[in-house]
Amino acid sequence: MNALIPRPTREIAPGAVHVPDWLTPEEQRALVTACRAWASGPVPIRHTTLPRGGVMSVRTVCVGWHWSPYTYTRVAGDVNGRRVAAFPDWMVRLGRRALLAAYGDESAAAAYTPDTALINFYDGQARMGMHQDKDERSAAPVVSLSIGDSCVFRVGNTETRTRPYTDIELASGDLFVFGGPSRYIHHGVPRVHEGTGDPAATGMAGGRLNITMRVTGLTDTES
Ligand SMILES: O=C(O)CCC(=O)C(=O)O
Ligand SMILES: [Fe+2]
Repeated sequence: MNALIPRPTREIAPGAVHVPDWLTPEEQRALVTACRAWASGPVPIRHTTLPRGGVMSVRTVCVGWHWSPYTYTRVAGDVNGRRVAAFPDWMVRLGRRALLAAYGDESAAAAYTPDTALINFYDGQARMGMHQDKDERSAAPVVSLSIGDSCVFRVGNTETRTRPYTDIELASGDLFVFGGPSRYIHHGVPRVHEGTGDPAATGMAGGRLNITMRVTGLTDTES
């Protein structure tokens, strides 16, 4: 984002760090290209159906492991029965660089080995309600990258889905990492600011892309 006033790196809560403008425009375009390919297959991007029949407003595609409410599997049984794309090594390296940028801890960064990414696409009306990321069996940090339209990202607390929370803006290129005491914070996206992205910079005509890398803690014998 071409902010006149640079936005500083900020620890929103212990272990929850916002690094504005972390991805270069080239990195953003490369991620958009990769996500576009994954969105078309082997498991196409879709709106996830929730256990009580609701349908999420974001569209999601996964790599490494396929997330559906409460579980990760290699095969997308709720979409087309195909195995999801492999988690690429370059994304592991990106995750490690992200952790280093957020925490400055070289050994923690080197040990970080994400094995799944959830890729969410938000149009101007899409939202994500307050939730915890707790379907993983590992307490390793979650690395979140945002591209395209900016949004309001609500950083809550570990106890309740309600206040106290802090609303921050996540803009194109921003990194947000939550781990340690903030690994199980409630969080959500109450609003996307439609039309705030820069299509020439990102290659995205509109909408918001969010990529969260995680460590599932699973092995294939359990899937
Ligand atoms: O879109 C975001 O910034 C957050 C996405 C998220 O919380 C999730 O996929 O679990
Ligand atoms: Fe989440």
